[in-house]
Amino acid sequence: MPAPLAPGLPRSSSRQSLFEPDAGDRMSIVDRWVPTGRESISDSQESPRPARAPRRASSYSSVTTGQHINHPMAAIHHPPNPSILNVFDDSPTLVSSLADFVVKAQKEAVDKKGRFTIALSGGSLPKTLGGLIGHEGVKWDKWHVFYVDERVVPLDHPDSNHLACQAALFSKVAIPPAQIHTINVELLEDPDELADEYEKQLIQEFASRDSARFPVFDLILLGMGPDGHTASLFPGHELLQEADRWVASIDDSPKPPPKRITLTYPVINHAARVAFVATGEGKQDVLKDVLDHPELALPASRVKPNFPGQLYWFVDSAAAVKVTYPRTPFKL
Ligand SMILES: O=C1O[C@H](COP(=O)(O)O)[C@@H](O)[C@H](O)[C@H]1O
Repeated sequence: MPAPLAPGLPRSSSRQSLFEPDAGDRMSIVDRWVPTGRESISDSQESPRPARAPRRASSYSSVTTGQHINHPMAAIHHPPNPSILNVFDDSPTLVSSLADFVVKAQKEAVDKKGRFTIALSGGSLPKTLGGLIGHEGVKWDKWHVFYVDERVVPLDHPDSNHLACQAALFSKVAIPPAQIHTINVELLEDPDELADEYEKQLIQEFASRDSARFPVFDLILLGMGPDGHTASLFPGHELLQEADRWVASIDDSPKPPPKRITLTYPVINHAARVAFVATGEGKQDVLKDVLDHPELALPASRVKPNFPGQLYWFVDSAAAVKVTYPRTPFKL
């Protein structure tokens, strides 16, 4: 069955489908949308989904963003790089190594384009970012922060991922508040609108700069739940198939709260670097499933950054105890 037209992708546009998209595929079908110039309002009204935020850049461009080539041919000719598994004996070593890693990514991005784009998760992740506080290499004024996912709650609600990052990190460093992209709390009653508005914030940051079909974050930091979910992408959920939107809403999250918005796989898998952080005994079984049994296709296993993007794992020995996937000694 042909894939449904994405909202905002008119039926008259030439869609150069090379293969059917699947969650985690290196390239989505919309990567190769080329406008014909014949698009009309009535075409877009035929879209099977309600009208949403305007789609991003109107044409594909082989733009380089940092070292990452946002070009479909890169995806076709190169399989994803194998994941790098770094296992740390203790939490302080993990925290300081993670900070060094983030600062290195920041330095490379700032040297190339004068800014650093990063997406942060909630859950247990924010507390692992303490090594950045007082780190001499950090240039907070260059950071442009988005959230990998956010719960549809006020920003001062205990469930807010922003609040968790604010408490663990941002309240303690000199980052310009305007460069931290939070959800628009005026739209809490309408999660779809909220997701669209957040997508617009991403469009402003990325599409106006590089015209790429999907944003290329310099770094995305992910967590992983004991069920293998990452971001707000849960096992068996239809959002695992989302191949068009940059940001989607979910109203039936199995983990409370039920209403959330999340970056989608096309965005996560277009990042230049993605790093999972997973610690503690509670992650032992799922880490084994994700790293040693990718055929289970748990949400975390579907994170496979497009070549030349790179996926890293920062885990402690408690979480890694059952894993046979080869470890790599940490080096910057
Ligand atoms: O609900 C969420 O869970 C994941 C994993 O959380 P963790 O506490 O098990 O690390 C998190 O990455 C995500 O941002 C959050 O919304």
